[in-house]
Amino acid sequence: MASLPATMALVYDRPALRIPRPDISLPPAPGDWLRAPLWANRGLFGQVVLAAALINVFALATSIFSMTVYNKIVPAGATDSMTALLIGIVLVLAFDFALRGLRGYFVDVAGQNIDQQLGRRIFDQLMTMKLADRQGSNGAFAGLLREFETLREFFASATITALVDVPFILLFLGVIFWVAPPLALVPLFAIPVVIGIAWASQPLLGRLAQAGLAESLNKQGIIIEAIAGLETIKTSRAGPLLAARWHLAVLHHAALSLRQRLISAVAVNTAATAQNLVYVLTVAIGVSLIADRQLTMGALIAASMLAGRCVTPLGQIAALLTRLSQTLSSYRALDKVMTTPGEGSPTLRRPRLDGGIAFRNVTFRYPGSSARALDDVSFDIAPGERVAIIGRVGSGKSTIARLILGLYEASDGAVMVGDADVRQLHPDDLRANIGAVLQDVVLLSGSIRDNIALGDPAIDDAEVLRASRLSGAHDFIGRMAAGYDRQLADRGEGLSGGQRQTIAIARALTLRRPIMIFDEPTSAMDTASEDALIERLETELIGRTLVLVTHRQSMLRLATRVIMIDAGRIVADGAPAAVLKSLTTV
Ligand SMILES: Nc1ncnc2c1ncn2[C@@H]1O[C@H](COP(=O)(O)OP(=O)(O)OP(=O)(O)O)[C@@H](O)[C@H]1O
Repeated sequence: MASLPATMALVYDRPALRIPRPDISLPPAPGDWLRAPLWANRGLFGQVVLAAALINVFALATSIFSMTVYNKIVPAGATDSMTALLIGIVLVLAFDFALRGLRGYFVDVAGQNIDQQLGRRIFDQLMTMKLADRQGSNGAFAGLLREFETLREFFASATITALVDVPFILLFLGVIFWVAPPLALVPLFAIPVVIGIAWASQPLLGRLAQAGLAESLNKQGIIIEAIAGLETIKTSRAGPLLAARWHLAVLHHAALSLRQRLISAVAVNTAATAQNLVYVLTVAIGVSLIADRQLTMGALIAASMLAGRCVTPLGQIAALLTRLSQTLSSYRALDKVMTTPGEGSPTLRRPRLDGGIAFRNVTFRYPGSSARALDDVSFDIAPGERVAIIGRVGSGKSTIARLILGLYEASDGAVMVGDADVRQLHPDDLRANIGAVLQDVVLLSGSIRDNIALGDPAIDDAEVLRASRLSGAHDFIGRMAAGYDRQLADRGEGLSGGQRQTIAIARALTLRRPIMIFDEPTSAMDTASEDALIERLETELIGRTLVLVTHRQSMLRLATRVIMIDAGRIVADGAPAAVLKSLTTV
C-alpha cells in the first residue's frame, strides 16, 4: 500500500482465517446430519456410559456396607472390622466423586463437539439451500434453525446418564430379591405405573410440542420483522398492529406452554410420589418381616436404599419422556430442512465462463405462485454484448437476473450461461463469473473494505481501490475518518441508500468478471453521480457482457441492445433506438 496517499491507505488486517466453501455434495439421508455428529462422539459417550455404570456399582457397595454394619459389626461389636470397612467405603466414595466429575465433564465436551458439528452442518445447509426451499418468515426460519440446540441439549445432557441407569434397575431389583425377596415386589409394581403414566402422556405432549414450536417460531418471526422494519413501522404508525400480533402470539404460546407443563408435571410428580411410596412401603413391609423373623435389620436398610435407587431413574425417565416430544418435533422440522437437496451438484466445474447467456423457452413460476413470472422467454446474448431489459413494474425483469444467477431454477426450458445449463454448473463457478448488483442492496456488518471484497482472497487492496474509484464509492469513503475501515452495522446501516449502492457496484466491478448483471444500479443516485458512473463504465465494460435492468432512459447509453418485457413475455428486442421508437409509436 506504500504507493497510496496516506488518506487513501486501506488499513486492513487480512484475516488469517481461511474461509472454506460450504460442502454442496448430495444431501444427507434423513437423520444423517444428526446421527453423524452423535456417532463421531461415540468415544466420549462410551466413557460416559462406563463412568455411569461404575457409579451404579458403587451405589450397590454402600447398601452392602450398611447391611454388613447392621448385621455383622453392630451385633459383634467388631470395631476393628468397622475401621477396615470404613476405609473401603471411603475409597469407594472418593472414586464415586471422581467418576461423577468425569461423567459430567465427558457429557459437556460431547455437547460442545455436537454443538460445533451440528452448527456447522446447519449453516452450510443454509448457505447451499435453494431460495425456493426457504420456509416461512426470516425470524421463524432463524428460530427453526436454532432448534438444533434443543437436540444437543437432549442428547448431550442428563439423557445419557438416565439411560445408563435404566438397566441397573434390574440389578438393584435382583439384589433386593437376594437380600429380602418379598420387598422386591414393591418397586416391581411401582416401575410400570410410573413408566405407564409418562408413556400415556406422550401423544398429547407430542401434539402440544408441535403446536408450541409453531407458535414459538411465529413469535420469533414477528419480533424479527418488527426489529428490521422499525423505521417503517414508526413512520406508518403500524406499532399497534404489530403489538396486537405479538400479544396474540405470546398468548397462544404461553397457553400451550402451560398445558405442556401441567401434563409433564403429572408424569414427573407421579415419579416423585412413587419414590416416596416405595420407600415407605418397603420399610413398613420390612418391619413386619423383621417381626416374623424373616428379615434382618441390615437387609431392610440395604433393601430400602436399593429400592430408592430403583425408582430414582424413573423420575429422570419421566422428565426425559416429557422432553422427548419437544425434541422429536424439533428434529422433524429440522430434518425437512436438512434433507432438502441443495443448489445443483458440483459435477460441472468451469472456473472461467465466456460471457454468453441464452434463455431457451424459459417459463418460471415463483414457489407457491401459479402465475407465470416468465412465460416462454427465449433470447441469446453473445459474449461482450450489452443488453438492457426494460418493462413495466412487475413485468419479470428482475426474475431474468435471478435465473441467470441461478438463484431460482426455470420451471420449464433452460437457462444457459457460457454454453452450460446453470442447473449443471457449480454455483460457485457461476457466481464467481458474474458481478451482480441486485435491486435490494444488502451490505453485511463489517468494514467497507470487507463489504467490497466480501471474503474473496483474490481481491487485494489495489483491486478494492480500483473498483471503488470506478463505482464512485471512493469519493465519499475518502472523506470518512475511518475510510475503508469504517465499520457498518447490520445490513449496512450507517450509510445512505446511494452510498450503499456505490459499494455494491464496487463489489460487482472487482476482478473484471466476464458477465455483469445490474438491476436498477443507480435508482438511489443523483443525476450527476449517475452520469459520471455511466461514463466510467462505458470504457470499463468493453468486451464484457452486461445485462442491465433499468427504468432509467439515461442508463440505456450503456446498452447496445434492448429487450422489452411485458407480463413475463418478450415484446420487443433490438437496437435501443428502434425499441424506444416502437414504444413512442405504440
Ligand atoms: N419472491 C417472489 N415470490 C412470488 N412472486 C414474486 C416474487 N418475486 C417477484 N414475484 C412476482 O413475479 C413477477 C415479476 O417480478 P419481478 O421482480 O421480476 O418484476 P420486475 O419487472 O423486476 O419489477 P420492478 O420493475 O418492480 O422491479 C411479479 O408479478 C412479482 O409479483
